[in-house]
Amino acid sequence: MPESTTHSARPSLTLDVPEADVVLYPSFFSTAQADRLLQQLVETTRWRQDSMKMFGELKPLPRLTAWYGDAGARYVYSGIVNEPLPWTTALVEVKDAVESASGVAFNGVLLNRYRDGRDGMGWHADDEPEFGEDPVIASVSFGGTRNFQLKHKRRKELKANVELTHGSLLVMRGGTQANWLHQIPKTAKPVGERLNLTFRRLVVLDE
Ligand SMILES: O=C(O)CCC(=O)C(=O)O
Ligand SMILES: [Fe+2]
Repeated sequence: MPESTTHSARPSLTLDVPEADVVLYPSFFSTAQADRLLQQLVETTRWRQDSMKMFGELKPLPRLTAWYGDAGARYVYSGIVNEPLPWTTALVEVKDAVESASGVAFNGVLLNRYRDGRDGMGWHADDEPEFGEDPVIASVSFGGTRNFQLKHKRRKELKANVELTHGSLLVMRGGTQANWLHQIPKTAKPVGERLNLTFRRLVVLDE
């Protein structure tokens, strides 16, 4: 059976998160599309093992990463300078789909590869100045299901938790980065390898 290429008709679910705007499309990609893209992205991405200074010690990040984008879309976080690699065919396919669903033109994507439950990402907001005010971030997941947790920066009682499944799309907008933190906790449960792609729009200052 041919793969479906229509994404816009897929059902969506708006999370109950005050002062934020988070929408989940649980099956944005069909299983067949997601299976193929997972394999293509694992094989064609130039994965890096970055390190971060923690308490004066250089520690490897608990995941592999890669940064792709338009020329000049340089992205610096935690002291790591990311020069963009040129878009691959698989990335262009995913980018085109999330752009038509979100109505936003992205110029970069951060890829994270969580090899197993020992990999994760701690609490943070994607609120670096190069993303501008109230950035739109489109997050695509392939592979093992992981929990995506949110907590409000000031109102400690406000929390949310959503499972990011194979082929899902999560779009964060408005005050999500200004008012909330998010994380992918490590887990002792057996979980398959997972890829996450966060499409972003950077303000390019030179070039
Ligand atoms: O892996 C995820 O779902 C989240 C990734 C993330 O928060 C990020 O790349 O900033
Ligand atoms: Fe993030």
